Amino acid sequence: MRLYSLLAAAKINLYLEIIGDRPDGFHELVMVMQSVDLADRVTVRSLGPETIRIRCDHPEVPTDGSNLAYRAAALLVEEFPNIMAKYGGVEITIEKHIPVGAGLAGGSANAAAVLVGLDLLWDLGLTQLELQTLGARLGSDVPFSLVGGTAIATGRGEQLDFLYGLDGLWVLLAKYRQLSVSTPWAYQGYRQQFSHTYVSDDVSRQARQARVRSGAMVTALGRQDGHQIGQALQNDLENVVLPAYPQVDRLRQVMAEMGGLGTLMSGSGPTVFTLAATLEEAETLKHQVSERLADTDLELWVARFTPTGVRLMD
Ligand SMILES: C[C@](O)(CO)[C@H](O)COP(=O)(O)OP(=O)(O)OC[C@H]1O[C@@H](n2ccc(N)nc2=O)[C@H](O)[C@@H]1O
Ligand SMILES: Nc1ncnc2c1ncn2[C@@H]1O[C@H](COP(=O)(O)OP(=O)(O)OP(=O)(O)O)[C@@H](O)[C@H]1O
Repeated sequence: MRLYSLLAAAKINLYLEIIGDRPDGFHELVMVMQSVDLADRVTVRSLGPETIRIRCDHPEVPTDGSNLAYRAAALLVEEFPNIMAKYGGVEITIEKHIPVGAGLAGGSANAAAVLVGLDLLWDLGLTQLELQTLGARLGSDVPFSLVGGTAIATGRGEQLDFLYGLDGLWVLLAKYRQLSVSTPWAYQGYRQQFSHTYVSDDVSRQARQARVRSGAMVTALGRQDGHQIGQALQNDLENVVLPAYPQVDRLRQVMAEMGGLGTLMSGSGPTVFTLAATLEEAETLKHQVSERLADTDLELWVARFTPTGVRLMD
């Protein structure tokens, strides 16, 4: 029986600027994305019956056709209609370590791993560009999740320019256990409240201006300067999520007060992260934050910037 096991890394957004509405209902973005080594383990294994089966150890993750990993496999079957007649079906096992609905692209990472795993299992020989194009059909974060590392993402998040990253940086991630935030809700909220702030209706002009504003982050990454990276952190979705979720706002305040290089909410939240120069600093911050918020149901992780998205395990 053939099988492939892959590690699928979470991401954080070091910079997320919303620059306009798009005709397709999505938003035009300029982001800086960073992979961290908090990763799910995804295994694809051939199966006798011509079917897609999902197994996952996390009770909140669906195992039906709504799972993004299932949708990734279904997309390949749609593109290669005779593939299951030749190879049989597939069982996809997801060992969850990335928190669910957290703004860390866990589902996208799983979908990316399935694309890479099935490319190998089914001998498809897809190019990186083909994988990226298929990934973009599954979700805006999937193309980045495939490659990982550090990248500027534009368009709806699927157009990527990879940067020389800063692999040594550490990050403390914190999330309330029972809390998740809907990504469509966050973007719709932004559109309702802040579309009047878009600098112009000309999206390409907006994109140029936003690129200039995100320049401080890109320069900081180029200089490998953790302090400057911390100062350049920005996420427009905080303007919608923090007022609606006071406990996340409070968590962000507490984490920022504790020190570190800088604090931000990731993606559409509710995970908040603080950057740290060393493992010791990250562990100290973890200890301080959990003491300060001891009366809450907080989960904390220390992770490290990593240069890979999906990685095949030995
Ligand atoms: C918040 C981020 O995680 C930051 O990296 C991403 O922008 C969201 O990426 P994602 O979860 O892969 O998003 P998708 O599955 O493509 O879209 C989910 C929903 O988010 C909203 N959405 C997403 C991306 C984008 N550029 N504009 C949007 O308005 C849309 O309502 C969409 O229906
Ligand atoms: N493979 C999967 N892993 C986790 N959640 C999944 C998966 N497939 C579908 N889902 C559903 O998608 C929802 C969002 O999950 P996910 O963990 O990907 O959110 P997220 O980290 O906020 O994503 P993003 O940062 O891309 O917006 C979950 O509540 C879950 O019901």
